[in-house]
Amino acid sequence: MEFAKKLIESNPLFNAGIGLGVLGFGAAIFRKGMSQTYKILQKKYIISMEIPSKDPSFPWVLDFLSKNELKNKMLKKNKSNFLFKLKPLPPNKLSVNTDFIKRENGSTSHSFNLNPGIGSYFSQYNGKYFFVERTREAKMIDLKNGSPWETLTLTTLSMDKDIFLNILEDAKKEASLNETGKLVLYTSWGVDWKQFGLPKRKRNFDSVVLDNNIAENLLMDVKNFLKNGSWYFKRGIPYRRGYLLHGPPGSGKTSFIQALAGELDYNICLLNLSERGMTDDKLAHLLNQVPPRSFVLLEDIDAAFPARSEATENTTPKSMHPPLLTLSGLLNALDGVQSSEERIIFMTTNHLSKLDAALIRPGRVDVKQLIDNVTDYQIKKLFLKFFENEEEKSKIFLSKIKEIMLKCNKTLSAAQLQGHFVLFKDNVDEVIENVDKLFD
Ligand SMILES: Nc1ncnc2c1ncn2[C@@H]1O[C@H](COP(=O)(O)OP(=O)(O)OP(=O)(O)O)[C@@H](O)[C@H]1O
Repeated sequence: MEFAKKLIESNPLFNAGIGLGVLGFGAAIFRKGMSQTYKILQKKYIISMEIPSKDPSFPWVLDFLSKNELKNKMLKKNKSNFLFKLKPLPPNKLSVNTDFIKRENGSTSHSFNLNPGIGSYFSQYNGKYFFVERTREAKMIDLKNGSPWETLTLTTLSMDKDIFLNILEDAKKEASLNETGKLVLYTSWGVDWKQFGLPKRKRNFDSVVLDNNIAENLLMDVKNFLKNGSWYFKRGIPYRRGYLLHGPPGSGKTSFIQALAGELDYNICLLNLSERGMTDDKLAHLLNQVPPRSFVLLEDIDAAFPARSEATENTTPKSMHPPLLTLSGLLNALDGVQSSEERIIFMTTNHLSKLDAALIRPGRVDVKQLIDNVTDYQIKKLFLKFFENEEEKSKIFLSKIKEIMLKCNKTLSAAQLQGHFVLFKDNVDEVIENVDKLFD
């Protein structure tokens, strides 16, 4: 024993080996300790939130991350508390999102918004540090909108998941600010709704001139419907209302629906029933998924069922045709919505008589309103919208138009009038002198 001890002490190689062994052992223990600590921390104190790209909050949070970097810089200058600070590591991975902004004069300008690209970043929100990771699946695309499948993961040291809810709320608030005063149009994309272009400036409700009180009555009807949710629920009546605006082309049906949506702070889901690939199932799905505060607009409803009769529909074996939208499918979709949210559907047509009686029966269409060619009232009002304070000239214009209309037994659409006013917008006298051109 004594001999072995002496041998070890006198042999430097042995000594170094033992030293290294102890060090290695220590390192292994340390590593294990660290990984255990990390596991405990992860289990107890690290929380993360995944936001898949198909979730509506994905673009909001992404935008919030980039926009608040700027806001932070400004706030920091004022020595205030910062909200969200983005420190990209490395700062060379960005993605672009281009916005087009319509100016007052009608021209369009663009702005490039730089978002955090694929990669990892550190961020701060209300003084808390976050690890942000944006990843993209190389081989997967979202079939609904054709974009690559992505995930945004936010990780932080905390036991309070409310912090994520706060971020989501703030991001949504910021996104809503961008939409304030604007109308969002959605179109169908597969079985989902997708925003169509950027939010548009709302059309002023008064800019669409309908005959006496039609616009006001329709507005009141929708407001009344929206106020009476509990009345419908108490009586077990489906909380929905259908409107059919019918009349000649260019009388303002679509413009009015857009102005009405703007007035009520609603958006519009535009559905083209004649679209290729529209089937009964797809339509039913879409009508069950309407984004909140949105009107559904079915334009030119008569065109969706050209020469398609119930007879052929029911006798043709299904296997011989690709699945299509059928009239009974449309009726079922209109009836079958089980939703606690209100649902407002607008339909438009130039040919009321072509519509199937079942489609426009009460419950499916509750209000039918003719939007016709212009009356005297509209002619005068539209004239004064284009040429303010020209009361006298509006009377002359009206009497001239009426004379020609009587002589040739014709009527005019508001769109025709608008075209005439735009053509001679710089000279009100030319508008009157050239009135007969309106009927060419
Ligand atoms: N009553 C109106 N008041 C103001 N502008 C109108 C009116 N009617 C039509 N217009 C103008 O005419 C154009 C076409 O109108 P709109 O598309 O709303 O007509 P529509 O009745 O929906 O036509 P269609 O039946 O062909 O779809 C728009 O630019 C709109 O500004």
